[in-house]
Amino acid sequence: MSDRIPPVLRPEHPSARSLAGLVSEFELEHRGSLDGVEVTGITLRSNEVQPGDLFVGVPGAVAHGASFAVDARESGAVALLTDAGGAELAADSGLPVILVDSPRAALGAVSAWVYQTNVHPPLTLGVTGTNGKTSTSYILEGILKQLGLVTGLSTTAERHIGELSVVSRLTTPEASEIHGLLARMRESEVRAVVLEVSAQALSRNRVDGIDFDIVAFTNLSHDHLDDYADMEEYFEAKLVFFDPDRARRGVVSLDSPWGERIVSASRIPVTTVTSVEGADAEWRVEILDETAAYTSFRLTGPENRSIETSVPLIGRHMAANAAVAIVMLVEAGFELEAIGHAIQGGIDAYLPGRTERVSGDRGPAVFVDFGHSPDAFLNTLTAVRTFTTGRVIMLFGADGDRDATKRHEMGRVASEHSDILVITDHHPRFEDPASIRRTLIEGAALAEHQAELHEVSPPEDAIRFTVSLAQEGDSILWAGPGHQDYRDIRGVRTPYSARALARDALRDAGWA
Ligand SMILES: CC(=O)N[C@H]1[C@@H](OP(=O)(O)OP(=O)(O)OC[C@H]2O[C@@H](n3ccc(=O)[nH]c3=O)[C@H](O)[C@@H]2O)O[C@H](CO)[C@@H](O)[C@@H]1O[C@H](C)C(=O)N[C@@H](C)C(=O)N[C@H](CCC(=O)O)C(=O)O
Ligand SMILES: Nc1ncnc2c1ncn2[C@@H]1O[C@H](COP(=O)(O)OP(=O)(O)OP(=O)(O)O)[C@@H](O)[C@H]1O
Repeated sequence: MSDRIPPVLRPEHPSARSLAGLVSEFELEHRGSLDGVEVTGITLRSNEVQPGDLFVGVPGAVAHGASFAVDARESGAVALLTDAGGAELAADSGLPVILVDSPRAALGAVSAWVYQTNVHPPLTLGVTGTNGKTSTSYILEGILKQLGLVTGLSTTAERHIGELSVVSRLTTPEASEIHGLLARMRESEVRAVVLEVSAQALSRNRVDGIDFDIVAFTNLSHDHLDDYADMEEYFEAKLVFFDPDRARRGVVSLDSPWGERIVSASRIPVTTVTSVEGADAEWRVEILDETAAYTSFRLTGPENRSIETSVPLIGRHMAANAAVAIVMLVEAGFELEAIGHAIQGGIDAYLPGRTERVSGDRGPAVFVDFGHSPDAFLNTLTAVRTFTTGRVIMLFGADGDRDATKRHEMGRVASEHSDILVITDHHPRFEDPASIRRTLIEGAALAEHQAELHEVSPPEDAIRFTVSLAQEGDSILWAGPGHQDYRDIRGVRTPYSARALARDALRDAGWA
């Protein structure tokens, strides 16, 4: 059993900043003396406080952060920033207190001030959308490297600073963490930063205090309706990215109908891109070849200028993601021809757990994927079908304690587009895994095309069973776990790697 928490990256040589300066800069109220108090960092988690930190007490769904002020002080926090309720809770902490109406809303600007991240920032690119954020971000990083830049990256899977890589916790870190990360990137002379931005991050002030040069919207489809009342509210959460307070210019994919809505409502200038045949956009993607190893495409923009390249990933949706990345760089000021030259031999990007092929030359092709929405299933299954000469076999389970309203549709799409469907478990969290499987099976029954259906639990057994069904020419798509190295079972992170399990199953079946 494990409760491994990935590390948080911060500057190694932070500058000390006078708290009195913060109070006068933002005209804040305070209690207790700030004379000589200097801060070198900022955090909203008491268990991550480092000596010299400003601890920010945020009221949360479970607790008020300020109630941990004593712990924070014992770990070396020098002051507390919180709201009036938090100040009451922390009255005995002995820390000087800076008062704000909303600590979460203040966190971005204050973190930018502490780490001075708005002084000579690097080129800053942000990607949002339901699916494709991580993929587009990795592809952007890959192209920027091929253009010769030192890059930084923050995604659901990993955070990168040049060649340094750590596993991520949240998709988009809290503002204090993200500004610390940006400051650490500056120490490594990073020239271009790519940030994956979730709807939750936009709703919860996590990217406040960051001036994005270019932001992109990939698509919107059913997901996260546990966090948002309906699709309209989910859309509104993404739309706020397209505002002059956040970004200079935008790139919008018209591949989902919500793209047009972003274009109409955007408050910054945007350009458009589509991979849908016959659709109208300023930039158009034409698929040249789809194989089990790569997808090649032509991207044509204004004045019919075009480039041809490929992504080492399967499916037209990955070419669409790559096109969004290229257009973002054009909008950022790179010449299309220079980009085309840098990637003429193909885009060099390795995406952990995004339709990642884990099989070798013999036996079935096996892909491990992070897809966990009906639209992601549709796109990846369609891609797999394109080059599969035998049967398409799908294995998946659904997240517990997350949007349950998408489960029927996940089951339906999976059955509709596969020949054999194996339903298993994913992260049950505090839900009963058998009941999650039942809902998925109900969904599968709604499909017009019924795949041969199996139910196998736990996933360790399910992948072995699935491989035992497969033959040369077949493809297996295992959707859900992607890059992740644990399963959340009743709040405990149990070590688990779908990629390793799939490789083991293939080896034991004699396909290694
Ligand atoms: C719903 C949501 O976003 N919740 C976030 C929120 O939790 P919360 O309001 O429940 O916090 P809380 O537990 O009440 O604690 C309040 C405050 O006290 C602090 N605290 C708490 C305990 C303690 O001992 N010491 C301490 O300082 C906490 O750090 C926090 O600042 O603040 C916490 C502290 O930063 C986050 O870890 C937590 O994210 C949770 C883990 C989460 O799962 N978020 C998901 C929904 C999320 O944000 N997902 C998106 C998108 C993913 C996707 O695209 O699929 C993402 O960007 O990751
Ligand atoms: N443009 C796209 N359209 C539809 N589906 C996509 C697209 N790009 C990727 N996918 C599918 O969605 C899955 C998740 O992709 P990716 O991790 O890039 O998305 P994400 O937006 O970062 O997801 P998350 O919000 O869960 O981190 C992929 O593994 C693939 O199945």
